[in-house]
Order: sequence, then structure tokens, then C-alpha cells
Amino acid sequence: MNVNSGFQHQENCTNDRSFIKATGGGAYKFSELFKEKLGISLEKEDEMDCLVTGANFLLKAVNQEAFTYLNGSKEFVQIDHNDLYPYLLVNIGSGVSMIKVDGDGKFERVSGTSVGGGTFWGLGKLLTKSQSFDELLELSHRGDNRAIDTLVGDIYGGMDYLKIGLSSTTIASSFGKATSHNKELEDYKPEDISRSLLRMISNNIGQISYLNALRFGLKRIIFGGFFIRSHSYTMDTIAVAVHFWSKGEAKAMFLRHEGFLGALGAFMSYETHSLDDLVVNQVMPLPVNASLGTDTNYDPLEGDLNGTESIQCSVYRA
Ligand SMILES: Nc1ncnc2c1ncn2[C@@H]1O[C@H](COP(=O)(O)OP(=O)(O)OP(=O)(O)O)[C@@H](O)[C@H]1O
Ligand SMILES: CC(C)(CO)[C@@H](O)C(=O)NCCC(=O)O
Repeated sequence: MNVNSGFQHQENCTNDRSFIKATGGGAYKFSELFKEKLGISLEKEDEMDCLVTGANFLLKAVNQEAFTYLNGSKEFVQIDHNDLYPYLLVNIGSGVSMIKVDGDGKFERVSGTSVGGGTFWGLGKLLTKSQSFDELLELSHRGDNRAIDTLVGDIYGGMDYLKIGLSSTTIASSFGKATSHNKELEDYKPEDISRSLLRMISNNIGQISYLNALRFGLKRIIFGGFFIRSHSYTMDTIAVAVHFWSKGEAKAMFLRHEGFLGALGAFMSYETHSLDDLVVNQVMPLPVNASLGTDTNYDPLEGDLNGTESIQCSVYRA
């Protein structure tokens, strides 16, 4: 669930109620709990609406928000506001939603996949006994997926299969080596398992995203969601998948504030928080757990999220 801290207190003679905007499944699931324990009503905002509003806001208002990531280096992309749409927004949370965005409030959820962040965390926990997502992610930094995945070279005696465009190092079958008769789970290193899993899931999301972009003729694919967490290997795998399948035609883009699109969108849904009502260069407090430092040296690929600071926004008046 995404909740934001734009806490509002409404009073009139008959009704004294406090509410906060909330989106996602948790806005429904925890509604009663919030009311019972905190006396707060959750005002539900549609999840897809909020994701799109959050992404559009960031892309328009925050300088150096979007970047591409290829071969280990990132490049910020300055997007002309008049040339922002259409794009494919891929939100990788527990599951994955793919949304074709045509404008403010104009979008269609065109696809999705249940193989997402929850799959990485869930399968990874079972297979590696990791106690936290961060531990699992950290394992993947040190792993070598070649110990688990079958590569084209493993099948072709170390050779490339260039006739169909596959090098010997391309993964032919994720987790293929785990079929080995004389090996059990304990014989594989948790870090290698984590790495294979991350590659499998990121690759798959990159591929499905590209196919959907192709379906609608979209050149830009923007990835968000808490799964990415500015993790370089995740972004690299997704970017390579998009590059590989599109033969360089489509670009994967990432967002500095990728994990908070829904919360931002819910925040924006307060009538007084629309983009047009904000002034140029205003420092806008972000929702709880939804902000990054104002440090201009901040590196999203290295940084961690601590959710206590504000974000410097350049907001254009309509
Ligand atoms: N510290 C963390 N703890 C748990 N999961 C994390 C953490 N950091 C990143 N993740 C990843 O984020 C995913 C959840 O992302 P997010 O909160 O955006 O989605 P959600 O709202 O639960 O799912 P959905 O969008 O499908 O409703 C997890 O499945 C996991 O892959
Ligand atoms: C169900 C939601 C939208 C909840 O956020 C998300 O988890 C999701 O998009 N899952 C993928 C479902 C599917 O399209 O197969």
C-alpha cells in the first residue's frame, strides 16, 4: 500500500474526521485497521491512476529524473515535456503492471505479469534462506549465474550460435544446470542462486515490456516500482534485455524516485496539490518514506532511501 503524509483534518458541526489518501490493495485491505486503531479514514485512490500521475509528475517536475543504463553507466535523459507521450510505464512491485501512458490521466493498462518482485523475493527466500530482501539482493552482487544457468556455450560445446544471433555466453535456459542428477540445493551457492533468479526475472520483465512496446509502437519504456531499488545489476539486466530484443531500437529508462510513484500520485490527488498549483522551484515535502536527499551529488545507483528529506522540484506553471 502507498500512504502519504498529506494528513488532513476536516471539521464541521456534524462530522469531525481525519483522513489520508491511500492507494493500492492495502488501501482496501487495511482500511478497517486504520479506522479502528488510529481513527483515520483511508481515502482510496485508484492504483493505476496514481502510478501514472506519480510518473508524469516526476518526469515533468524533477530535473534529472529519468536515465538510461547500459554497460554499467547511466545517462540522464532530458525529456521535452511536449514529447513525453506516449510511453510504456512498467511498474515492478510484487507483480508487474504495464501501462501505456498517453497523457495526464490518459492511460491503459495493456499487460502485466505475475512474475515480478514478489517472485524474486519469495523464491529467493525459499531457495537461499535469506531473511530479508536486502540480504537476498546483496547475495546477488557476489553471485555467478553461470553455475546455475545453462548457457548457449554449454549446449554448443563452447561455441556461439551466431546464425541465430546468440553468443556462447547468452543464457539458453535459466536454472538449466539445476537439473543435474548428482546435485542438490545445498550444492549450489546461495549467491549464485540469487544472481540467476534476479537475471531470470529481470530478463523476463524486460522482454515482455519490449514486446508490449512493440505492440503499440512505443519507443520509450520507463521502469518503476520498489523492486528496482536503484540496483545496478537489476537495471543492467532489464536494459540489456530491452536492447537485445529490440535490436537497439527501444530504450529502457529508469527513474530516480522509482519506488514511490503510487504514493506520489495519491499525494497529487489532493485538490490543492495539482501540478498547476505549485510554484516554480518550490521545495515540496514528499510522502513519508517517499523522498530522497537534495544532495546534488546523490547517486541513485549507489544511494539508499531513508525517507526523511525533501526533494527539490522545478515545477512549471501551466
Ligand atoms: N526492503 C524490502 N522488503 C521487501 N521487499 C522489497 C524491499 N525492497 C524492495 N523490495 C521489492 O519490492 C517488491 C514490492 O514492491 P512494491 O511495494 O512496489 O509492490 P506492492 O505494492 O507490494 O506490489 P503490487 O504493485 O504488485 O501491488 C517486493 O516484492 C520486493 O521484490
Ligand atoms: C494486481 C496488481 C495490480 C496489484 O498491485 C499487481 O500485483 C499486478 O499487476 N500483478 C500482475 C497481474 C497480471 O497482470 O498478471
